[in-house]
Amino acid sequence: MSITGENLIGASAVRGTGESFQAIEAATGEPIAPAFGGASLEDLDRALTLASEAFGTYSETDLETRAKFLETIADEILAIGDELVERAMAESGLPRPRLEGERGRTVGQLKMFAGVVRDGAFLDLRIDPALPERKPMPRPDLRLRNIPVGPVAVFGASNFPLAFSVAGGDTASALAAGCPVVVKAHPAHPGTSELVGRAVQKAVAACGLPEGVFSLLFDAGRIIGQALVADARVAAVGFTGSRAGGLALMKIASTRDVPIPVYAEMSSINPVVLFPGALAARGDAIAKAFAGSVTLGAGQFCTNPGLILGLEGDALDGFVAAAGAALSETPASTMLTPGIHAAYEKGVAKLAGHAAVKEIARGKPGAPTAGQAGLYEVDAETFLADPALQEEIFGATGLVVRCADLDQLSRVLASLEGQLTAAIHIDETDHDAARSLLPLLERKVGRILVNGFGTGVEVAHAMVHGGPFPATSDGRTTSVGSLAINRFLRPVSYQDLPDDLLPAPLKSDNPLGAPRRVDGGAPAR
Ligand SMILES: NC(=O)c1ccc[n+]([C@@H]2O[C@H](COP(=O)([O-])OP(=O)(O)OC[C@H]3O[C@@H](n4cnc5c(N)ncnc54)[C@H](O)[C@@H]3O)[C@@H](O)[C@H]2O)c1
Ligand SMILES: O=CCCC(=O)C(=O)O
Repeated sequence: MSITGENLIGASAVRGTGESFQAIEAATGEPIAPAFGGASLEDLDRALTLASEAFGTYSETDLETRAKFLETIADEILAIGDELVERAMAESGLPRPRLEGERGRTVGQLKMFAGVVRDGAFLDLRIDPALPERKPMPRPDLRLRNIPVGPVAVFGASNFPLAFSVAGGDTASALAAGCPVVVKAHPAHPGTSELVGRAVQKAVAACGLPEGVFSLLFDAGRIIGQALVADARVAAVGFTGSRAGGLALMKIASTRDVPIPVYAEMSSINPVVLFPGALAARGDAIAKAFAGSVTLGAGQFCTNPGLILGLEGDALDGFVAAAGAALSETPASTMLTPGIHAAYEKGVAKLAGHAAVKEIARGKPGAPTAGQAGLYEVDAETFLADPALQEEIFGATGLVVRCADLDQLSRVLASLEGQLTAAIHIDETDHDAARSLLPLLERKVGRILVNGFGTGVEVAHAMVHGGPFPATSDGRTTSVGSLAINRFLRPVSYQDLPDDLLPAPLKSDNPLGAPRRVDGGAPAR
C-alpha cells in the first residue's frame, strides 16, 4: 500500500492545503517521504458533515453488521503486512517485537469489541412492565436502552502508534458503540496512521456502511485538533497525551455552547510499594523486574513505574543497589520524538538538580535522541514538602522515596495525585500492612496490582485503564477493555411506547435476542 500523505475524508483521499509536514525517523532525525498536507478547516468541515450524516444510519446498524465491521478492520490491518511494522518502527523508534505485539493487541482489541457488540449486553436493556393495578398509583411501562452519543473525535497517542492510535482503543470502542469517528492523527507517526486509516476506509466500504463513519485528518499544529473539539457536531473526545494537551482540550470542550466530555488520559507516575517481607524474600528479583518495567519502550508508557516507596532498612538498601546495578547496564533507547526526548532530559535535569535528591544510577549513554535510564532517591519528608517531585517524567527514570515507617508511607500515598496504577510487592507476612493501605489505594488509582508492574495492560473485560485526575479527566471510566464502550453511550428511557414504535431491542418479542433485565431480575435473553 503506498503512503500518499493525503487526509482520508469519508471514502475520499484529499491532499490537505494546510501546512505540510513530514514524518521524522526517530533514530536519525531524518525526514521520511512523503510530505503530508495538513488538513484545512474545509476538510474538517467535510469530515464532520459526513460523520453527522452517517450517524443516523450507523447508530442503528444491526449488531452483526457492526461486529463484522470491527472484524473487517482487524483483517485489513493484518493485510497491510510488514509495511505497517516497518513504517511504525521508523517513525517511532520502537523495536519490531514491540510493534508486532502492539499490532496483535490492536487487532485483538477490535475483535474483543466485535464480541461485545454481538453479545448486546452493552445496550443495558431494561424493562419494567406496566403495573396498571398498582395502588396508590399505576406504574407506566418503562424500557431503557443505551444509544450512541454521536460523532467522536479521537486523538492518536504518540507512544502507542497502533493500539492507542487511528484504530486503537478509543476508535474501536466508539465504533462499537455506534459512533462515527474522526481521528486527528499524531504528527509523530503520520505514515503509520495513513496505512491504518486506509485499512479502516476499506472496511467501511466492504461492509457497505456510510462513508462518514470514519475520517482521518493530519495537522502538525493545533488548529485542526482545537476546531474538532470545538465543533458542535462532535459529541465526545478520546485523548491520550500530555497533561497540558488534555487540559487544553477539556477547556475547549467545557466552554462550548454545548459542553461535551473529553476522556483524556494524561499523566501518572504509578506508585510501587515495596513491603519488607517481599523485599527480604526476593529483593533482587523485584529490582530486576522493576528495571525491566521502568525502561520498557524507553520508559514511554503511561503505566511506567516512576515512583517507588519503601521502608528504610537493609532490605530497601539491597533493592536500591540491585535496581541501580540493573539500570546502569541498560542501554539508552531511541525516544519517540526529539520533543519528547528534550522534555525527558529537562525532567531528569530538574529532578537531579533538586538539593535533596540523590542519584543512584544512570543507564548507559547513547545517541543524541536516546533516553538514558535513571534512578534517584529522596527522603519522604522532602517528597511530602515538594509537589514538584511527583510530576511525571515521561521516560525511563524512577524515584525511590525512603519512608521511616508505614504511617509515613501512607502519608506519601495520600499526598499523591490520581494515578492509573499502584503496584504492591508483598509476601504472606505483609498482608496485614497491605490490607490497611488498600482503601487509600482504591481512592487514588484505577488498578491495584500485586507482585507485578503496571506496564503491559491486558485488554480484557475486567480491566480499568483509568484513574482519578490527572491520570485521566474522568476516573469513572477506562480507555482499555470492554468497559471503554460506556464512554460513548447514554441511556434513554421509553415510557408507554406502543410496541411498533419501540426500538427493536426493546420490542416485546426481543427480536435481537439481546439480554434484558425485566422487572429488576437478572439479565436474560
Ligand atoms: N502519560 C501518557 O500516557 C503520555 C503519553 C504520551 C505523551 N505524554 C506526555 O506528553 C508529552 C508530549 O507528547 P505527545 O506529543 O504525545 O502529547 P501531546 O499532548 O503534546 O500531543 C498529543 C496530541 O494532542 C494534540 N495537542 C496537544 N496539545 C494540543 C492543544 N493545546 N490543542 C490542540 N491539540 C493539541 C497534538 O497535536 C497531538 O495530536 C510527552 O513528553 C509526555 O510528557 C504522556
Ligand atoms: O501509555 C499508555 C498505555 C500503557 C499500556 O497500554 C500498557 O502498559 O500496556
